[in-house]
Amino acid sequence: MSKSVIWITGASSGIGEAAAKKFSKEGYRVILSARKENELSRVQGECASPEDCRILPLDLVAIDTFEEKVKTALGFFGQVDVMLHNGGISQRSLIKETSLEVDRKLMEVNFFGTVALTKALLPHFLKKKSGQFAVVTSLVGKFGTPFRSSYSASKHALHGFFETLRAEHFKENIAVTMICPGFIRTQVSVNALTGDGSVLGEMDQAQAHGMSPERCAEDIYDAITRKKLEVYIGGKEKYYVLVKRLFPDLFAKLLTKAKVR
Ligand SMILES: NC(=O)c1ccc[n+]([C@@H]2O[C@H](COP(=O)([O-])OP(=O)(O)OC[C@H]3O[C@@H](n4cnc5c(N)ncnc54)[C@H](O)[C@@H]3O)[C@@H](O)[C@H]2O)c1
Repeated sequence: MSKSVIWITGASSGIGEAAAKKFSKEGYRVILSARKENELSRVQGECASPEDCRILPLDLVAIDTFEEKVKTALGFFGQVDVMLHNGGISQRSLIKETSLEVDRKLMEVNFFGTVALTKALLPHFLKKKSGQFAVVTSLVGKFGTPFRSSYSASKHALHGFFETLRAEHFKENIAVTMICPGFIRTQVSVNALTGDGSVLGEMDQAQAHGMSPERCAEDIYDAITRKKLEVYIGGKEKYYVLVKRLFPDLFAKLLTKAKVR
């Protein structure tokens, strides 16, 4: 039986890099995408089976390149079985100090980039009557917190889109796994945009003390291989989803006191 193929965006660092290494270790063939070719080559070289990995540089805002990227991806191994949508950027700024350009940028990268790549790959999944979209959103894809207005909105939007896709294509054997991490020790806050579009360049304390990307990748592997519908990954913060569901008034009050920056 041929090895399964997973295509991972945002594979040049953090969660995506750790996931690429985990899936390679588990015997998957891996297609690594992000913007920086040299970083993708480094990750490929550090995977368990570099010969079963391919790099495919891709910018999530360059949606007009996606048809070609899908053709190239399918040319590598003849198929894609799992698309792990992981690439994205975060934000650290109050709504009142955030320009609309920054709001749009968050949506372009996190939402429209992911949606466009999905639409380009979907015909392949429909043709073979199988495939899985695994989507890294966030706990703030389930609730909003201060300093992350458009980041949170972009991740919420992904839940709406992919829950719909799951329902529309259930009969064609297309699975959707929504992955909602909490605080993971990566450069996500360092790379986050501020209100004027500049890069924050600082490590948040929550991320600095968060779960390791390797542990997160273990949980992602488990969620994907078991075809779970939705998972929450992280420390105590993942229970906020439950608190919101069971005690919405209390949760809204707690959020007004949140010290998240
Ligand atoms: N680290 C956390 O605490 C945390 C929590 C919840 C969700 N997430 C999500 O996890 C995913 C991975 O983030 P991370 O924590 O590993 O941070 P990271 O900054 O290390 O990784 C982000 C990845 O996305 C890629 N990327 C960014 N903009 C891109 C673009 N325009 N085109 C192509 N690739 C692009 C980067 O090159 C990088 O590979 C993101 O979607 C992020 O929102 C992270």
